[in-house]
This record gives sequence, structure tokens and C-alpha cells, in this order.
Amino acid sequence: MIKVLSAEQINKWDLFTIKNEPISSIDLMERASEAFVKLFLANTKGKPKVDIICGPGNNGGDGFAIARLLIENGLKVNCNLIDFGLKLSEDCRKSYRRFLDISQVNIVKQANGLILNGDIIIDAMFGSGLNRPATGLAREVIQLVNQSKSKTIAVDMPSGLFADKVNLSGKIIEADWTITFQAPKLSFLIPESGFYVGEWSAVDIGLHAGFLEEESANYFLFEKSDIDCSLFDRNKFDHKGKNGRVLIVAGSLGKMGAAYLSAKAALKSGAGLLTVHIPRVGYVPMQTSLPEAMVSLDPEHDFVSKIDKVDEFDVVGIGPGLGMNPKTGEVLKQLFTSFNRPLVIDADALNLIALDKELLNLIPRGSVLTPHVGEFNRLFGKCDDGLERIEKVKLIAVEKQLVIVLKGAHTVVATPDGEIHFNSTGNSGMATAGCGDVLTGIISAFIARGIDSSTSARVGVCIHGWAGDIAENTVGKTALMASDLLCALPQAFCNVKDSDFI
Ligand SMILES: NC(=O)C1=CN([C@@H]2O[C@H](COP(=O)(O)OP(=O)(O)OC[C@H]3O[C@@H](n4cnc5c(N)ncnc54)[C@H](O)[C@@H]3O)[C@@H](O)[C@H]2O)[C@@H](O)CC1
Ligand SMILES: [K+]
Repeated sequence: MIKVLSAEQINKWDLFTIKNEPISSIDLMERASEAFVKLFLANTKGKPKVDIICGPGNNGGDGFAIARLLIENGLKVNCNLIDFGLKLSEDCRKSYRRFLDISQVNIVKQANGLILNGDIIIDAMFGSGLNRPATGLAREVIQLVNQSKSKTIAVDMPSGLFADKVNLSGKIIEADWTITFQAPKLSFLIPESGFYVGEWSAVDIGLHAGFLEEESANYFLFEKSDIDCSLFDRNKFDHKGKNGRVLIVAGSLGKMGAAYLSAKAALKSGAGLLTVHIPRVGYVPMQTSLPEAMVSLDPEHDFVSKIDKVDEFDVVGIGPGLGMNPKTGEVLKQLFTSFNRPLVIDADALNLIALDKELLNLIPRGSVLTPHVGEFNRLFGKCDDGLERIEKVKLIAVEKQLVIVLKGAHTVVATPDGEIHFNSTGNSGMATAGCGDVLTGIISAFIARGIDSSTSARVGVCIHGWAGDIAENTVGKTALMASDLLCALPQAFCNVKDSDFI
């Protein structure tokens, strides 16, 4: 689990390493630049011509060291220093002088003095030390870089982006790839600011592990290697009743596919017994497409209106394709007051709660809500930006003792203990109908198997994204659809079991 630190904490980590390793700050800069260059060269074909843009701080110092290392590796490099009339930081000046020993620097006092004539731009103007939005000369330089057709690779952070807040005033480099040092910054994980980062990779620059052990964090990045594979152990003498009894309540006229997707995902995620409660319209398709599922039929033909005998289940997953009939809203109320184990609440179930917010107070503790941003806004109101939304999610999870899964590129899992985990798996091909229904099934199956709901949500989201990545490798992002996730789930679980190698 990676702790996502603030800019101030990162700076402290840097200083801690310098003092306790010990290592000089210029050698640490050299090590960071070597790590950047190694990854850059491993992903670069041929010998592209590189334009580098350096600023006055240590990010600029990295830029000069990177420029020198690239020349030593046989690349042609054009190096610009943006002159804001500021004194160079001590290490930037040292790195600049080392570069001058082997090549020249174009000093840029006005934007029209910037030279960009290569194939790739490396942005080392500002990093985590940005202390005000990029305006004036910085703004003009960034504008020229963003207009250029060259690929842009940011050193540590895109210039103009703050590390730990969403302040999008001023101009910001729109990077294609950001090679960041040691760990991702908070702003990479939030939709509005993450847009500027492009793809990102964190390179290990050997910052001191001792610092992390002591330092507390508000946010974490949950990785595949954080999944405890013993969660999925099966006992030789288990029978199906031991592996969890799941009830999925889903589907309405025209939306029966959602019920199928979540039900099948629950079975593929290890549920021992699965019952789907659906309106009559779905009886034949469900029984034919998913013979492993037991079907509980609603009295209504087109929508869910009534559920009996929920006590026999370990978990209820409710919402996919449910529709918005008021009688279905009554079912929610009945369920929340009669079932005292966790529920997984998704899609139209969330929209029905948004119409009658009193229902929020009836949801059993430890239940998992899985809204996307639209559903979240309907339930809890709009926020100014993604970071404010995450803080709100955290407060609600603690206050109502619920697990909230805010779905997005880096899905956020907020747990009743106040922790926030960002997910690290998945891809944009998964932004398509039905993928959320699959997630409901996965998390429901885990809870039914006795895994606590916070862990079920974190691990479920990670496995879901992992299946998405496997599916992307097979079918690509464009063709990816929710059924491909179902096909990829077995491989994702096998990977967890073999994950000693990760
Ligand atoms: N923390 C770490 O682990 C390491 C950090 N290193 C590098 O150091 C960077 C941080 O260095 P610094 O703290 O020196 O900060 P930066 O290099 O990010 O920028 C600070 C400089 O830019 C100026 N500045 C800030 N905002 C400005 C604006 N809007 N317009 C004009 N000038 C502006 C400041 O006055 C200062 O001179 C990291 O991003 C990384 O690239 C690496 O060298 C090595 C290890
Ligand atoms: K940068």
C-alpha cells in the first residue's frame, strides 16, 4: 500500500534521506535523474531529438542532469533554461554547471526565445515546489509546449500543477507521460488535475524507507500486491453453503442484462450459492443464460415490488438495472429495516435513495455504496472539485459507518475508519455500460464469503480493474465490454493466487 503524501511531506522525506542515508542532495538529484533516464530510454525507440525545458529550482536541476545523461547515451539534446530573474537553487546551479561542461544552454527571457525543434519535449520547469499558479513567462512557455505536436514527458510533475490541491488557475503542461519520483502525488489521482498528468510511472529513487514507517498519511494507493491471497483459500471440506449465500436484487423491463452481469460476476467471484430476485420478464432469459443461479420471481412482470425471506442470505446486492418504480423504492425501505447484515447498493437503488434521503439513515452499518460521480451528486450534492468530493465521501463514510466506493479512473474507497484508498488498476476501456454491475457482483460475493466489507470493497475494486486490464490486453480498449470482464475474472483470480511473484 503506497502512502500518498503531500508536497511538504515529500520534501521532508527528501531531507530525511539526505540526513539518514546519508547522501548529498546533488547525488540524490543525480540518482533521481538516472532513474528517469533509465525508464525513458527503455520506452523510447531509436534516438529521438529531445528538447528540455528547465526551471530555476531542483526540478530544473533534474532537467540539466537528465539532459547530460541523455547526451552521454548518444541522444541529441536542446536545453532551454527559463529565466524568471530568480536565483537558481544551489543544486540546480551545480547541475547546470555540470551540463555546461559538455554542452550549451539556451537562456529564455521571453517566450519567443524558446527553441523547440526536437521530437520529444521533457518538461523540467517546475515540480513539487510550485508555489503559485503559472502566469506570465511560465504561462507563455507552457502554452507553446501544449501547442507543439511533440510528445511531452514531465519530470516528477507537469509544470503548473500543484502536488496536493486542485488549483487549475494559470497554465499547466498537458503531459503525455509523467515520470514521477518515488510515489504518485495526490493531484495525479483526481480527475480534474489527473488529466494533465497523462500516463504516469513512479520510479524508485531510493528515498529512505524509515521515513514512511513513521509518517502518517491521509490517502493510500491500493495495489495488486496488497491483496491477501489467503482471502480466497478454500477448505477441502467446504460445501457450497460455506462459501457464502448471495442474493442479487436487480433488473427491470429492458434492463435484465444488468441482473445477469452482476449475478454472473458473483458466481465467478466464488459465491457458493446465488439467488437472483428479478421481475417475471427476466425468468426465461436468466434461467437459460445462467443455469447456476437460482431465481426468485417477483409478483410483478416489469419491475421488483416485493422481497421475502432475506434472512437466509449473507449479503444482498441491490440496484443494477432495477428501474425507478416507486414500489421498488418501498422494497428498499423494507430491506433496510429487515436485513441486518451488509448490503451492496448500486445504480438505481442509489437513485431511489436520492429521491427519499431518509432511507440513507436506515442502511445497515458496514453496507457498501458504489456510486459514480453522477449518482454521488444526486445523493449527497455537488462539490466544487474532485478533492472536495473525496473529503465529503470520507466524512459520510465515518458518520454513517458505511463503505463508499466512488467509481472513476482511480476509484476511491472510503471506509468507516476514515481511511481513503485510491485504486491503481483498470483502464478507460472500462468506461462502458455494465462494468459497474459486475463490480456489485464481485463485492457481494466477497462479503458473503465472510470478508469484511471494507476489505471486500478495496479488493473487489482492485480485482475488477485487474480483470479490465486483462480484458484490455485481449480485446483492446475500444471493443471492451462488461462481458469481457466476466471472461477475464478467472485469470485475475489465478494471478492473485500466483502473486508471490508480484
Ligand atoms: N523530493 C525528492 O525526492 C526529490 C526531488 N527532486 C526534484 O525537486 C523538485 C522540487 O524542487 P524545488 O522544491 O526546488 O521546486 P521546483 O523546482 O518545483 O520549483 C521551485 C522554483 O520555482 C519557482 N516557482 C515556483 N512557482 C513558480 C511560478 N508559478 N512561476 C515562476 N517561478 C515559480 C520557485 O520560486 C523556485 O525557484 C521535485 O519536483 C523534483 O523534481 C529531485 O531532484 C530529487 C529528489
Ligand atoms: K516538471
